[in-house]
Amino acid sequence: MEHIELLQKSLVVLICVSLLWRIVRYMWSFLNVEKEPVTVLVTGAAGQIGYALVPMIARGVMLGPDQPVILHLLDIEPAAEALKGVKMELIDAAFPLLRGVVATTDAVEACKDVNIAVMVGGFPRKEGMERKDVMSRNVSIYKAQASALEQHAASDCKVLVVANPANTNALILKEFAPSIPEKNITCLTRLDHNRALGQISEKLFVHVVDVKNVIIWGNHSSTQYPDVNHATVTTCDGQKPVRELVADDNWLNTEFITTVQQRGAAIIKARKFSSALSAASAACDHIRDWVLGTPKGTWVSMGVYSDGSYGIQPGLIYSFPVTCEKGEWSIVQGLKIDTFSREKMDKTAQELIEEKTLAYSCLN
Ligand SMILES: NC(=O)c1ccc[n+]([C@@H]2O[C@H](COP(=O)([O-])OP(=O)(O)OC[C@H]3O[C@@H](n4cnc5c(N)ncnc54)[C@H](O)[C@@H]3O)[C@@H](O)[C@H]2O)c1
Ligand SMILES: O=C(O)C[C@H](O)C(=O)O
Repeated sequence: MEHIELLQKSLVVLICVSLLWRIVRYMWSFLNVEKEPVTVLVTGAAGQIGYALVPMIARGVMLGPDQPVILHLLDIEPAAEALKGVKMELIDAAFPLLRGVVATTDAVEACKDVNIAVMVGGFPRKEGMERKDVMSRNVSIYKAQASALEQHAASDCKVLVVANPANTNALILKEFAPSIPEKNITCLTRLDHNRALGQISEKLFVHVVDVKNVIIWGNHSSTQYPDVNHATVTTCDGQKPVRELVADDNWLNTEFITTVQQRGAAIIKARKFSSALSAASAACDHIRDWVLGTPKGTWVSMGVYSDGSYGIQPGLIYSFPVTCEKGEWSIVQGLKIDTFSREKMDKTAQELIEEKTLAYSCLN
């Protein structure tokens, strides 16, 4: 008799638990509504980086595997047919997160309501062209696109400039789009940051994910300063300084720096085209960390407007170590800077000051 009662009670409990589980699952299905799509603009989308970048965005590499996206692709008239082809391929790839594609040569249509703008479009240096000619073409493009973004993008749009000269294009965009908060305009130096991580990982035969907190200071050019003074490697004995593990200051202060500074040129020499897959991947890393946050204890390098930190002229777009939280970046403060680093940080800042003067002279 007692056994039957116990069995009955257990059965009731089981039924109750199962019912409760169904109710929770039912309610969860209501709570678990799909996120609103984020609209991402890619300019120069018919180019090399564009071709590598747009599938990454559509696959969730940039904004996460549960974030639907709408892609706005902009290029210029001579590339209109190629751009159409990119759109066709995006449709053919049937990306589950992709909720729409606008391919256009009209900057106003392209910028409409965009939440994130990745500015890859620009005029590449051609044989026989002077630096001033390239600068002149590109700053005019960035001045015009600043207005289109300012007037038509979402008010909290985050902008990443990839096209060279990346820092100065971003500076022009910032200065000619005064209503976009300056915190929302950045340029890509994450590729240089990743290159520095890659070089250390190769040198030490460690996984690249175990290397962190290198810094790229300054310009995305050959004057940039890749700094490992605060970088560490995760080992089975805890975090170890890169300098201690490499145990070769001469290599770190010479070959390592020039390899990272010249890596873009080395890739152009090898491929006959500039880096594309690594640049696209770095652009995804930049936006992902900016939007979703940097891991605890880790910083990354971003070209951001200088607030005077580390004695860098305020207003320049300069690459600093930053951490990101809740969609905002902050410059890592209080790092000790030795004389060797100071000199290199000032040299690349000086180049940016000269580029700014040149850019303004092109606009006059
Ligand atoms: N910051 C970095 O780390 C980094 C790395 C690699 C390359 N880059 C730079 O990125 C840029 C793009 O490189 P790429 O290899 O894709 O070049 P690409 O020449 O293959 O593509 C550039 C595209 O921009 C388009 N374009 C030109 N003017 C435009 C305008 N006004 N509006 C919209 N689109 C326009 C072109 O038609 C072309 O399709 C270059 O300036 C390159 O130097 C930067
Ligand atoms: O396009 C270039 O000049 C090189 C590019 O910026 C790179 O770093 O790979």
